[in-house]
Amino acid sequence: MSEHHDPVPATLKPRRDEAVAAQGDSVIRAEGLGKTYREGKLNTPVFDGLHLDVYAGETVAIIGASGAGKSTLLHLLGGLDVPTAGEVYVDGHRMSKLSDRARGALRNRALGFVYQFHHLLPEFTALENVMLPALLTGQAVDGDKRGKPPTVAEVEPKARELLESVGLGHRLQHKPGELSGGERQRAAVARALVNRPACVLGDEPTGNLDDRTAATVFDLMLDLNRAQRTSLVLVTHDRSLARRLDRVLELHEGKLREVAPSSV
Ligand SMILES: Nc1ncnc2c1ncn2[C@@H]1O[C@H](COP(=O)(O)OP(=O)(O)OP(=O)(O)O)[C@@H](O)[C@H]1O
Repeated sequence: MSEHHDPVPATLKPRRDEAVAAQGDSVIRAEGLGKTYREGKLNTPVFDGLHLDVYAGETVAIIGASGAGKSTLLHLLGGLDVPTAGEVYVDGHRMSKLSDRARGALRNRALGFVYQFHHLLPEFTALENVMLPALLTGQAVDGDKRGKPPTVAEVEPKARELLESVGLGHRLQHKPGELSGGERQRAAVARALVNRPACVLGDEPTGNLDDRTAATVFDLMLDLNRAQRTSLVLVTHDRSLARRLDRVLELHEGKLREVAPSSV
């Protein structure tokens, strides 16, 4: 058998991160992802060798028993924590290759976060809270060029529109302490979407609400995600919510496996 020669000179081959960006459809990719918490002599291995692609516009649930590592995985996907093995690509960018500042800029531009607790800033109104991530854009992810941050006048219409679409058009000037729990969560959803992120990451975003309010907020998230064609990765204990998403991934004993939504 003749020896195989690769016809493409090495210098012309795409770099790994370019190759991922070229795939276009994958907004988040995890390759060989592993996390072991290390504190002194105590090692807590959570998972290793996980592979995951989140494609544009799809909704993905991550389920698993308490302590399985769901929040850990979400933090790694969102660049909020650093893996001990493997790599995460967000919007084609290799997270480990970015400076802290560039990683923060990418997170703000490409990802939205919604947690069980709203994390709205108490001293700002609902409108200001939703505008904030938009006002912080304009920082470069690559290279040293920095874009100009937008002005309040530029971002306000989008923030108002989003607050109206989550049913808070009449609460724009209320501070978080003057909103109900469901209203606060809806404001947090609006905030997560203001930069038209490629993907929203949700960690039990409705876990703190009564069933009815949870259903309203969850429906809103799905509607808005679909309208904006934003991907959604949702950690949830609630299997009735999980089965309404396009794909369900179960984290079990350090491995991630896909299960049929109808079976959860
Ligand atoms: N900072 C940390 N240091 C050491 N161990 C940690 C740390 N954070 C989490 N762990 C451990 O890692 C494992 C996974 O935690 P994680 O919070 O990701 O689980 P989870 O699946 O989200 O759980 P739950 O559903 O209960 O929120 C747990 O056993 C936890 O004790």
